[in-house]
Amino acid sequence: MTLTGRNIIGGRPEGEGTAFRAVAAATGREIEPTFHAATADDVDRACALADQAFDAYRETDPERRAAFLEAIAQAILDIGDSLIVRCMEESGLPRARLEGERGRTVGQLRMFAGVLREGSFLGVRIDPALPDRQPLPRPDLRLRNVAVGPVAVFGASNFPLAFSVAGGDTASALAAGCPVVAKAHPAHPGTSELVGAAVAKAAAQCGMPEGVFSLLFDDGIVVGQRLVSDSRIAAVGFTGSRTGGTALMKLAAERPVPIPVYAEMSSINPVVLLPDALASRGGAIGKAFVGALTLGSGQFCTNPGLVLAVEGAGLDAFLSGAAAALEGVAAQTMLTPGIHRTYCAGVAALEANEAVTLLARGRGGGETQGQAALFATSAAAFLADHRLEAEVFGAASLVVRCRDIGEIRAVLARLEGQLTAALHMEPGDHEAARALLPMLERRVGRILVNGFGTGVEVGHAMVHGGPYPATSDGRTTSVGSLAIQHFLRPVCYQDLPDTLLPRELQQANPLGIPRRIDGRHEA
Ligand SMILES: NC(=O)C1=CN([C@@H]2O[C@H](COP(=O)(O)OP(=O)(O)OC[C@H]3O[C@@H](n4cnc5c(N)ncnc54)[C@H](O)[C@@H]3O)[C@@H](O)[C@H]2O)C=CC1
Ligand SMILES: O=C(O)CCC(=O)C(=O)O
Repeated sequence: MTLTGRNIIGGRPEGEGTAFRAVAAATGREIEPTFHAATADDVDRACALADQAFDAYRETDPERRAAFLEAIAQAILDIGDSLIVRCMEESGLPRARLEGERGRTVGQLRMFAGVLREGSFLGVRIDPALPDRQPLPRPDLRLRNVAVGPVAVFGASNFPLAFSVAGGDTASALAAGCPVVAKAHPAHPGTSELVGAAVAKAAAQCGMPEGVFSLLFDDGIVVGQRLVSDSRIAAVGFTGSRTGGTALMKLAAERPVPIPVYAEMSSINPVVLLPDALASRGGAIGKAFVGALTLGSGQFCTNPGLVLAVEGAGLDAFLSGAAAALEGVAAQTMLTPGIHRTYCAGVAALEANEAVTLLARGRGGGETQGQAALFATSAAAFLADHRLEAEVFGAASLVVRCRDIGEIRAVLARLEGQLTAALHMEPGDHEAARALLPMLERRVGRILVNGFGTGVEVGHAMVHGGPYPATSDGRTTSVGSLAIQHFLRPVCYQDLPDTLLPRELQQANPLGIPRRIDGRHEA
């Protein structure tokens, strides 16, 4: 497919707004074609079409929406290798990673098709009428989840497929019955157009209303702001910086009708190395840690940015293993020159901090490549300096040397909300781990053992979320089937005649979906 450089509004290429070009991540040079940022009229039209599509789309049969999601997955695969080639050029990410990410994207769309067919996302609850109840009769109450309305989705720079135009937010919003207006990330407009055209093609094939999906371009923030401010947008999905996410939260809260923003933002993902684990395999954990730290040049929100351990021979073994591994790691192209600059500034700030020691660096590289770095400090210094808690987006991590488990506890107690926490342990560490779990539950969305948080599994029990600032709302997840809850809200129908009820609530259960009757799951 030849790129047009135009927004996709209601299935058609449109727009003559300000021109910009994509930049090759490896060289910093502009690449063809010219893209056109959406104008105020383009945003208005995309939102109007989404609004017009909403009532018809939200009541499409779940089976039809499932087929639509599967058609999107197939259309993405049908783009073929040109998607991977364009994406490699724009993001600097290697082929194997992007092929894997395409598989994850397609798998995610198909998982939501399964969620639609299974039906429990509708959350149906029925409390049948009790006309003879004393002292008062009970009315007939029936609850189902309905779609919230058109959703604005912001593509993430670091997952140009799985968290972008047809990524998790779009898949879960479309599954819920919400039209999507996607705002392409300026770092990969060509990839975004290819995927956006695949979504539009699938929508046409499946006979979906034309406003079910639109894609808008911009190389700045104006289009995103207009979109979030538009009265027809009912919710926002975002993955990116804390600055961007909190700006959108503020904008959404200040609207005449505030709307929820589901933003996944910054996280440093503490890794706790417990004493027996360190004593028995400190060096091996150090080597595995470097693998997780430097994967994708560290450009994961799940990247292990903070390591906590009690000082001693085990920690020394970890540090030697990590330093030896890190020194052999080649510098890798980062996603954008801006992200590279921000990474270098974060590393420089750690280097300049008198309480921080540089332990090891990866190999140096070219102008757009990130050089990995490992630093250390004491628990006392960490506790005294809030700046040490800031996310450095890239392959940099800070080891906090603690005098005892009490200091590990004190550092964890100080941390902001996180996506993940990892505990490395042996059976002899179980008591210490048990004591830390309640505190970790308060601070993180996922607690894992003897591993690292990168490479999130897409499934039904996954939580990719966590308290602020990991996300704007820690009650759900942005990965996995539970993400559909972002875009649903419950409606109760009291004493409606059966013929007026939506099919999922009708007495005969014509859709055959799981329901709770009087608080118990229907047999
Ligand atoms: N923790 C994480 O998962 C990630 C963190 N980052 C951090 O963010 C920095 C910048 O990277 P980006 O990916 O460009 O993230 P970003 O947050 O700057 O941009 C993400 C998207 O939001 C839009 N946007 C940003 N600020 C906005 C505002 N005030 N109003 C309306 N729209 C706005 C942008 O146009 C873009 O489409 C990185 O250097 C890194 O520090 C980036 C990606 C993921
Ligand atoms: O580690 C992963 O698979 C997902 C990471 C993520 O959500 C992110 O970096 O934004």
